[in-house]
Amino acid sequence: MRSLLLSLKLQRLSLSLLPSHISLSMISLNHRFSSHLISNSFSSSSSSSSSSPQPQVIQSPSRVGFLGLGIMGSHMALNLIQSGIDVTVWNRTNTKCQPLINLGAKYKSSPEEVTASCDVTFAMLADPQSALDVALGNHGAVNGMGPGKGYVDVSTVDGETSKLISGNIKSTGALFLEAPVSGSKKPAEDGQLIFLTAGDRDLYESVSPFFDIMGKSKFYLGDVGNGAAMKLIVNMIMGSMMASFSEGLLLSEKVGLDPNVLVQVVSQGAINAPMYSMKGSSMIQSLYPTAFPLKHQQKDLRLALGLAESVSQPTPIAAAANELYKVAKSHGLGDQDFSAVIESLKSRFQHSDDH
Ligand SMILES: NC(=O)C1=CN([C@@H]2O[C@H](COP(=O)(O)OP(=O)(O)OC[C@H]3O[C@@H](n4cnc5c(N)ncnc54)[C@H](OP(=O)(O)O)[C@@H]3O)[C@@H](O)[C@H]2O)C=CC1
Ligand SMILES: O=CCCC(=O)O
Repeated sequence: MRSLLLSLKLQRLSLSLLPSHISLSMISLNHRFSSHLISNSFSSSSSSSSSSPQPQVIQSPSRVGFLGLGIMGSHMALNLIQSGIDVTVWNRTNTKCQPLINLGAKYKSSPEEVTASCDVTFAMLADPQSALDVALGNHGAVNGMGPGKGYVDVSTVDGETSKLISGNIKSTGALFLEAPVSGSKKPAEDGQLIFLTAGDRDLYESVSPFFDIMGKSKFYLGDVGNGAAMKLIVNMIMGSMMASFSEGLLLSEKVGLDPNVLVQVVSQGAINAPMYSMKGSSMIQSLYPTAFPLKHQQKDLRLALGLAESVSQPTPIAAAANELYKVAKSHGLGDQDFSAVIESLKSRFQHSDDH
């Protein structure tokens, strides 16, 4: 009975740790999941009288699950399939699974069924809420996890979310790795992503062959939360760079210069970054083909600002940039590429009292 009360407290504790931007109502934790957590805690606490076995992961996982087939996940999963890996896919909008099924992927109708049938499962979801929903919600991934399995969340979320998912996954005896990626749609297509990982080192080692298929490099950064922090900081810098680049393009035009020449000058100088040449000419034409949705960049800035506040680090540039992304999102540009942030600086978006 004592262990049941303990696990109830544990469950309440883990749920009370929900990040402020996630309310319990957003996550339909099903009875089965909570009873699973209780039973698992009960069994682990009852087995705590004997030395509880160290969670192990299958050394060479062969059955790989992939949850979330958006811009990034679809290409990452495709690379695994085309490398001959046994991949089982799931996506909320199940029609997105068909192209991969046609290329040999297996399909399951819930995250739970995917994790139950796979050794290791990757998850590539939009944001903290969806990562939690897929991991811990109705028929969530956690219900299919157990000793010998691994869960690798490659979504971009905050550390608190990552730790909450990790705690619940590990309570089943499985291992957890957070592994958000740097690099956008084309690096995902080309298998050139950069994995920023943290969590169980054994799982990192056993899934590294899959990272090498999907990416060009990988970093192991220690405890869960460090991968999320690194990713958010990189994207905080990138979002500020894009906002500043937008100001430069518009100012060059306003003073009678050719912004295309500005792009050339920048590309030859010390401040060059690949994204300026990649995005500049489209931005000048007010074209924003989506590689990295603006709504996700704004999410990342919001989470990065929360991280900075948690350690009392001033980030005024990122805060100013975030306001521009919020304006662009409020004007319906959230599904456009993040380079559409330039629109928020154009006169039609400015308040009349700015003049
Ligand atoms: N695009 C990029 O350049 C990069 C993106 N990232 C990060 O990777 C993640 C995915 O990005 P990206 O692929 O571009 O995003 P997309 O918006 O293309 O895909 C988002 C995925 O999340 C799923 N999803 C959203 N909400 C829910 C929900 N409530 N329940 C279940 N599934 C849900 C979507 O399912 P559905 O298809 O049904 O909508 C889809 O599979 C994000 O965290 C992003 O910040 C990281 C690096 C680069
Ligand atoms: O999170 C998305 C980042 C996009 C990129 O790294 O180019």
